[in-house]
This record gives sequence, structure tokens and C-alpha cells, in this order.
Amino acid sequence: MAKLTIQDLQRLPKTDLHVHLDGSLRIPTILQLAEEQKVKLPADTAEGLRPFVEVGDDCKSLVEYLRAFDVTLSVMQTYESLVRTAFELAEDAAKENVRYMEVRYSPILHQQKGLTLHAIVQAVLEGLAQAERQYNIKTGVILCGMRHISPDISLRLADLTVAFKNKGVVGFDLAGAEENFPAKRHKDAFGRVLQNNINCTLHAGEAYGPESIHQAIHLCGAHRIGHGVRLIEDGDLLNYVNDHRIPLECCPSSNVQTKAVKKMADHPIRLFYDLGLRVTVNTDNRMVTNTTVSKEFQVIHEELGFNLEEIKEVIIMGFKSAFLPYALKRALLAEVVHELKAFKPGSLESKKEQL
Ligand SMILES: O=c1[nH]cnc2c1ncn2[C@H]1C[C@H](O)[C@@H](CO)O1
Ligand SMILES: [Zn+2]
Repeated sequence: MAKLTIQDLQRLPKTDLHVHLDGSLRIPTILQLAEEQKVKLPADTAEGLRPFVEVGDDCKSLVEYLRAFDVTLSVMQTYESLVRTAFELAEDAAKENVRYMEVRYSPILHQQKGLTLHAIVQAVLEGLAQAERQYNIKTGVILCGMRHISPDISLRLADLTVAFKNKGVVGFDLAGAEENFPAKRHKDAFGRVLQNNINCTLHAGEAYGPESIHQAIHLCGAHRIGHGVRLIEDGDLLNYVNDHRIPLECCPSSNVQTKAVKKMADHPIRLFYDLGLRVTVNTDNRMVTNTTVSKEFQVIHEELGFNLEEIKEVIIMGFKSAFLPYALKRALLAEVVHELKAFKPGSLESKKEQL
């Protein structure tokens, strides 16, 4: 199998359907925002801050992984900081040829300084729209309920999702610590979203077993599953997910860090793909996990043996799984399929040398 370089993977058109805004900042931006807002950080240099906002492979659990968000959220409480971080995330993604991205976050976590939920959504949409005008990227927003926060709040966030339907918000999610916080507590929120014909996805099967995925699908109506790693433990449910073409939002590096899998070689994305499941490759948190979509493809190429044809197919599954209206999705897919057919590996540099 010819080895693909990171440049090859950067050149391919891609999606990122599972990326958290509050886990995907630039470290220098955190430092600047903290200075402007007089917020105290655990360190005031990039190198000093890194261990607090990037977790390595020695991270022991999802709960430990989630600690990094206390730092990022401390500087994401103003309208301007939300515009800026949303813009920069879309800019970073566009620069590695992510053509369609769904950014998720939980507005309830950004109210420490009194912003209204409405303004918190507006700010992120403004930052993303600014990036869309400047770069070749389309974006959508997914609002997250949080498992450990009360179901009433999830219902308010579901109403917020309904209020911004067709205005940039494309879906609803449930995030946060999975063990001890079952999705069924939040089923009214999902009911509200579904009754309004809006898409939903839930983090499930990351830090808890297949029962959690079962609840996400059958009690909350999930159209996609975030992570879903532990689907591997229930063949019957796996067949159901496969038969219904329910996409899995796989985030390989994040899964090694949170110990959803012990090591990359054990990641079930290879088996899921071989069984015909609809799998997509995503970052989860560009900063916290220190990754990009291209790096995630490099990992599955080098460690799980996905070749170029298979990577192209996974990319197409990403576009197919987008929470986009069908007509728009078809148009975007047609454009991307055309590019993928014409794609030849070999970095631009080596191509220039051949000329
Ligand atoms: O991988 C994850 N699993 C569960 N929750 C997560 C993950 N990454 C981020 N979050 C949480 C922390 C954020 O504050 C929240 C909203 O983006 O979602
Ligand atoms: Zn996530």
C-alpha cells in the first residue's frame, strides 16, 4: 500500500461532524482573551498552559479529559470571545480543506457573565459566517445538552435549538460524563427536538456500554451516534445500527485519550467499516486532543491500514451523514466526488519538482 503523507490527507476535501468549540481553541488565543478579560489562568505562557488544555495518551478517563474545559470556558463568556473562537476554528479547519463542519457546544456553559442564551448562539453563528465568507467551508451548529446538568436545562436548550432552526443550528446533542448520567433523563428534550423535525446525535458508547447507545437510539431518537466505540460489545444492536445506516462519529485519538479504547490498534472503526457500517472520522477537540481531521486520517491510515480508496469512501460517508437538507447535500457530494475521483497522492512539493 502506497503511503499517504500528511500533505496528501490535508489536500483531500473532508468533513468534521463532531468538533467541540470549547475544546478547539488556539492556545495563544486563550492567553490573549484571558489578558483582555482579566481572567486568571493556571499559567501565563503557551508552554505553561499546554498541560492544562491538552491531554496526552496518559489521560485516564473521560472525566479527567473533561477537566481541560474549565480553562477554556473561563475565557469564553463574552460575545466577542465566542465570535473569535468560532471564526478561528472554522479558519483552522478550512486551511486543512475541511469543506463541511458541524460545530457543537453547550450555550448553558457560557452564561457566567450574564450573556443570554440567544446572544451565545448568535455570536457563534456570526464567527462562523465570517469564516464562510472568507474561506471555502460550510458550517452548521449543534447545541449540546449536558448529561450532568438538569433535564429542565436540556429542555431549554432544545427550545433554543428549535428557535434557531433554519438559522444555522442544525442539530441537538447530549455531551458530558456518560457513566452515572443516563440519556433517558433527557428524553423530553429530545422529544421536543424530534417533534420539530430537527436532527439529533448523542455521545454514547464512549465511557459506558452498549446500553447507552440503545437508549440514545430508542429513547432519544438519535440520527447519529457520537463515538459509539462500545457498540462492538452488542452484535444485535450493531446490526440494527448498520441496517438503519445510523452514522458513527468516530474520533480515534480522543478515544485513546479517554480510554474508550486501550490503544489505537484496538479501535473498532476498522471492524465497523469492514462490516459495512457508516463511519465518519472527526476530531472531537482539536486543541484538547491536539489533532486535526488530516491527522485522524493519518492515524487510521498508518495504524489501522485504511488505504486511499477506503479513506475516500469514509470521506464520502462523512458528507452523506451531514445534517444538511438533502438537495444541498447532494450538490456538495457531487462536487466532492468529482474532486476525489481526480485526486492523485503526491505532495504539491513533489509535483513541482517533477515539472
Ligand atoms: O468526548 C467527549 N465526550 C463527552 N463530552 C465531551 C467530549 N468532549 C467535550 N465534551 C463536553 C465538554 C464541553 O464543555 C461540552 C460542550 O462542548 O462537551
Ligand atoms: Zn465529543
